Amino acid sequence: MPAPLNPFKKALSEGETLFGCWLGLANGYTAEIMGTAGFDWLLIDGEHSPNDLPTIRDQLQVVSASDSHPIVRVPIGETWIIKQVLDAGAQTVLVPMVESADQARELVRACRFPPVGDRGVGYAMARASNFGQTTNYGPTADAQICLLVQVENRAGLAALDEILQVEGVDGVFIGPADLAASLGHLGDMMHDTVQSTIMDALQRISASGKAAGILSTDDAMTRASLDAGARFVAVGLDVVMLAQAARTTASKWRDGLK
Ligand SMILES: O=C(O)C(=O)C[C@H](O)[C@@H](O)CO
Repeated sequence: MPAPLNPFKKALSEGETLFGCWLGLANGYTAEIMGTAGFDWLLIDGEHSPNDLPTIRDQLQVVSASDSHPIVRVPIGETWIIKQVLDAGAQTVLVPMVESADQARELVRACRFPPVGDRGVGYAMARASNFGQTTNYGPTADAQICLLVQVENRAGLAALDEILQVEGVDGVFIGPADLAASLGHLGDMMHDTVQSTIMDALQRISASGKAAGILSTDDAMTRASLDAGARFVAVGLDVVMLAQAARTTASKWRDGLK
């Protein structure tokens, strides 16, 4: 029995555009609710949300049971954490702050078993192999791993062309908030300079044949990103959705009675 097909990786390779949502509430219960929404993918955020490996595992379990594909963003691009989330069953990994082709090549190796990579072999007792039931997991796993790297600062932009040449990187995600900060526009990702830089980067990624990704909650920016070639696009964040809905409802009645 081979490693399970990665439908997200397959869809990207077939040129589909996939819409997703960020999960920052860091628990399985709300992740299960988000799994009913109908997004193509859900991003379990290990970088800017209070997640640890057990909460990431819980969310992988419930999202995997939904029609949405789970993507795990690791807090940093290091072998030890990539190994752990892959063993926990993640097949698509997003790595922040990638700044060079050498770093990208190290990340590819971290996602692959020897001899081509250096991912540790412990899947016999891991969720990734369905606890050993996927008898041929080892030799078939690499092909189903989707590695997405984030370019989100000046250094990454300067190395983008070289990063795009790294075999094993399936997609490049532009982090708009960090990129804005790196360009000197902290908190203002809608600044003209930031927007033009984002769209140029998305076009370059798309032209390379790799999948381009972005996060945007601004409709005009989302449409511009799609026009620039973005094909995995996060269009919402669970934390923001909850906070905005709660504040709106409270204000509607509290302020409405004044
Ligand atoms: O730089 C960015 O923007 C991202 O990488 C996405 C953010 O980290 C996400 O937490 C939304 O703010």
